Amino acid sequence: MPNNTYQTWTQTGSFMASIMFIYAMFMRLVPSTLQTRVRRYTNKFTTFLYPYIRITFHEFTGERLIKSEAYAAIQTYLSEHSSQSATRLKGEVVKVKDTYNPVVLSMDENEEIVEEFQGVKLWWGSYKITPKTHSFSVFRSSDEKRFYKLTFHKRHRGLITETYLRHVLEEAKAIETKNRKLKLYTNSSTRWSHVGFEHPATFETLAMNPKEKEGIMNDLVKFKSGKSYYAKIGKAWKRGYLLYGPPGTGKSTMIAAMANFMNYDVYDLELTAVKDNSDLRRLLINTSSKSIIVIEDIDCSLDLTGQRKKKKKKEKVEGRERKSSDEDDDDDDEERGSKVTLSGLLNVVDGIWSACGGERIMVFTTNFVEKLDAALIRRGRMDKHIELSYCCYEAFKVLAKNYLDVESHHLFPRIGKLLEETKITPADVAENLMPKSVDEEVDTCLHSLIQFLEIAQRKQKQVNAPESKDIKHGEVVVEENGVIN
Ligand SMILES: Nc1ncnc2c1ncn2[C@@H]1O[C@H](COP(=O)(O)OP(=O)(O)OP(=O)(O)O)[C@@H](O)[C@H]1O
Ligand SMILES: [Mg+2]
Repeated sequence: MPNNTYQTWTQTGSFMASIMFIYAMFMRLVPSTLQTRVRRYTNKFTTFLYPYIRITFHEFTGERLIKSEAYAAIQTYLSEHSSQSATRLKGEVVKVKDTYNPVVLSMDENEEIVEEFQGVKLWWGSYKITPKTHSFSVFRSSDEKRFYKLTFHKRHRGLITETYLRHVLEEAKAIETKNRKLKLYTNSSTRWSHVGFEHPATFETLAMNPKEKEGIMNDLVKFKSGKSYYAKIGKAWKRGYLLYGPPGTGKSTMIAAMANFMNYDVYDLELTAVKDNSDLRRLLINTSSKSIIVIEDIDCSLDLTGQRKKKKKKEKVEGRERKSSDEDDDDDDEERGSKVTLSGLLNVVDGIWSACGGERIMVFTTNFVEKLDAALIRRGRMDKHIELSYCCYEAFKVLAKNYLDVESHHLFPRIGKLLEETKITPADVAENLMPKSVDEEVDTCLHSLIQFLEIAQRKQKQVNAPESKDIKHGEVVVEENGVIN
């Protein structure tokens, strides 16, 4: 602030303080019966002298100190609009995709800017009240109260409180969408914590049948733009996807591709860390819209059918009668330390609670779809069932393009034929296609894949052959570094 302006403000401040002091003394002399009337006239007089309205927006609201959405929106809005006019700004350097972008976060405390909206002048100020404390701390005091103050002439009350503030909120939303950085959340029993989501998978790099891929992408686009449609049919704006298939077929990769495609945050829900159904509900309420809630390996997270436990018990106590289901539940709780039940999960996925927030996708993954309870995967809960299976020729072509940058090669037909006859996951194909040294050629990688496919084919033929009675059903064939032994 220039020197003469500073002096003017100081003088005005002390003048106002003197007036206030005289006013307080005067009010003491006025009989109490007349005080209300005097106050009314004083208010009218001060409004005449100072015809401005001030609105404050505090950082925290409510008894439980919830961060005010209005404050956050104004902060975002002012971060864009104050950078031109304010002289003191708080800045932060943010890393986006390996490049550092200097991002001005907001106006510094006690800074003011002037804005013009539809020819009307208004003032924004950013302030902080620090309670007086005798102890010294280098950390930010939790009692600090920050707020923005908006000042404008009372003549424009309607325009500012309705049109302008709506404009601020809408613009803040647009800025947030533009600068959005995805987050990956993980849970304890009651809380979410997050890190930045930086998985590079996209639908372009996802290896699968192109027609199926296009179908999934269309489904997602339809969901994203379906707000009014879901409202019209009276359905909560959410969609469930069940991804199933053997390990290494791209279920987790597809979730990452979905998040990048939709620009949604990911909530990776670890059910075993959740104490009970009410904590599960609390976690769900605290997820934001535009998000994907993921439960990986759902069959391992909960005893969803009772069959797994039954099996274990059978192993433990051969021949003993099965206990009643209530007793079973109690035992399960003790063993896993979580009281989340199937019905609790069903309610969260498609019950009254599932409608909170809207615009959410829920994804379950499993290697054993047949083990899941029918109620859990019925349409409405898991609307779209997607099987991710062994690598087909089309999927191989995507991987070859990703890993080796080749779209055609004389070895492709041979690989295509082998893939038709052999069950091998995209993860194994990817591993074999990845060059193992800087100067490894395309030919070498493709030959290595062919060799791997031939060995896998021989092994699979052996397993399926009737004379190979020595290999019992379900026996694990040990693989090391992508090569079957
Ligand atoms: N369809 C695919 N497209 C591209 N890459 C894939 C695909 N499937 C697997 N991969 C590669 O293999 C690795 C393992 O895949 P991913 O973790 O997605 O498998 P998954 O199906 O989730 O396995 P699990 O059932 O064990 O969790 C990934 O890092 C990815 O690079
Ligand atoms: Mg996975």
